[in-house]
Amino acid sequence: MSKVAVIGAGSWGTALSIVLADNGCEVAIYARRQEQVDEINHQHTNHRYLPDITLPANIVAYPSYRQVLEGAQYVLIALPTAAIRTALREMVKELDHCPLLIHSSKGLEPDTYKRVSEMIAEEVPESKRRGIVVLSGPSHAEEVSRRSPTTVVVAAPELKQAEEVQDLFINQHFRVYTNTDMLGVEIGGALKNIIALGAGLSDGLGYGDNAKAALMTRGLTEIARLGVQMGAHPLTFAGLAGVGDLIVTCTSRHSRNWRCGYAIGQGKPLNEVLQSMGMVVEGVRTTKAAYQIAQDKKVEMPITKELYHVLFEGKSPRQAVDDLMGRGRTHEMESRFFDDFNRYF
Ligand SMILES: NC(=O)C1=CN([C@@H]2O[C@H](COP(=O)(O)OP(=O)(O)OC[C@H]3O[C@@H](n4cnc5c(N)ncnc54)[C@H](OP(=O)(O)O)[C@@H]3O)[C@@H](O)[C@H]2O)C=CC1
Ligand SMILES: O=C(CO)COP(=O)(O)O
Repeated sequence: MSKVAVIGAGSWGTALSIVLADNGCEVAIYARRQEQVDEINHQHTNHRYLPDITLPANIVAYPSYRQVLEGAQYVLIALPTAAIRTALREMVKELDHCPLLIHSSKGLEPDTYKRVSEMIAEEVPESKRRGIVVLSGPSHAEEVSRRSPTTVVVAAPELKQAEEVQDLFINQHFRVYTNTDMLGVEIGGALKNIIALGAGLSDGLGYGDNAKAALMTRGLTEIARLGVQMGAHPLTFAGLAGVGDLIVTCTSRHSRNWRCGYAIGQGKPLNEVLQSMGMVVEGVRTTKAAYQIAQDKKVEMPITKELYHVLFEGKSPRQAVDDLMGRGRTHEMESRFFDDFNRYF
C-alpha cells in the first residue's frame, strides 16, 4: 500500500485525498490548524471546504510536516501558488528520503512569475525528489469529492513517471491521461483562470452566451500564443489542461474565478470580493503575471491586458469590452501555430 503525503487541506487537497483513499492508499494530509486536524480525524469531515462530504477513514490529518512526510512514497502539493515556496522550504527541512513530488496547483508565483514545477526544482534538492509531476484538467473539487465522472491529465518530462502517477490516481470515477508537456499543462491550468474571471465578468455585466463563447475561444488562442512562445506543444491546449479546463471554469458556478469575475461585473470592488470568497482565487495574481510575461516576451494577449486594466487600474469593465470589440481587424488563423505544428509533426 502506498503512502501519500498531501500538503494542503483545502478543497482540492481534500478532494484528491478522497480519490487516493478510494484507491487504497494511506493518506496523510497536512493541515495547519489544529481544529481542522481534529475535525478530519474525529468527524471525518472538512466542512469549511467541502460541506456535506464524509471522508474515508484512511485519510488522517496531522499538523506537522514531519509526521505527514514520514515514509511517504509520494508527496502531493495542493496549496495556493502564493503559499508554495514557503511551504516547500519548511517541508524540505523534514524530508529525509526521496519521494515523487506531484503538484496540482494552477497559478504562477507572484513576483517571480515562475511555474510551480520551477519552484519545486529550485527548493527541493535532487537528493530529496525522484521527479516532479503535474496533475491538471477540468476538475472541480466539489464534483470529484462526490465521485462524479472526471478526467484529468498528469504530465512529466519522463513518461514513466507520468504513468506511475496515472496508476496512483486512476479509478472508475477519475480517469487520468498522460502527457510529457509539463510546461504546456502548467501554463494551460494557470492561464485559464484569467479567462474564467473574464467570463464571469461578462456574465455579471449581463452579456450573453455569444460573448462568453468569444472570450473562451479567443482566450484559448492567447493562452496558446504565450504557451507556445514559452516552449509548450500547441496541441496541449486542445487537451484537458487547455480547452477542457477552460470550458469547466468558464461555465460553472463552482468556479471561484468565475464567481469573482461575476461579482466584479456586478459592480463590487475586487478587495471586497476576494475577502468574501474564503478560498483562493488564483486568476487575479495570474492576470498580473501573464500580463507582465506577455509584455516581456512581446506576445499579444488582448483579453489578459484588458482584464489587467480592470483589476488593477480601475478601468470600467464595459469600456474594456468596448475596447476589445473595437480592436483592428485580424485573421483568425495564426501562421505561427502552423509553423509550430509542422515543427512537431
Ligand atoms: N478547488 C478546486 O476545485 C481546484 C483547485 N485547484 C488548485 O489547487 C490549488 C489549491 O486550491 P484549493 O484547495 O481550491 O484552495 P482552498 O482555498 O480551498 O484551500 C487552500 C488551502 O491551503 C491552505 N493554506 C493556505 N496558505 C497556506 C500556507 N501558507 N501554508 C499551509 N497551508 C496553507 C489553507 O489552509 P487554511 O484553511 O488553514 O487557511 C487551505 O487548506 C490552487 O492552485 C487551485 O487553483 C486545482 C483544481 C481544482
Ligand atoms: O481549476 C478548477 C477546475 O478545474 C477550479 O477552478 P476555480 O479555482 O476557479 O474554482
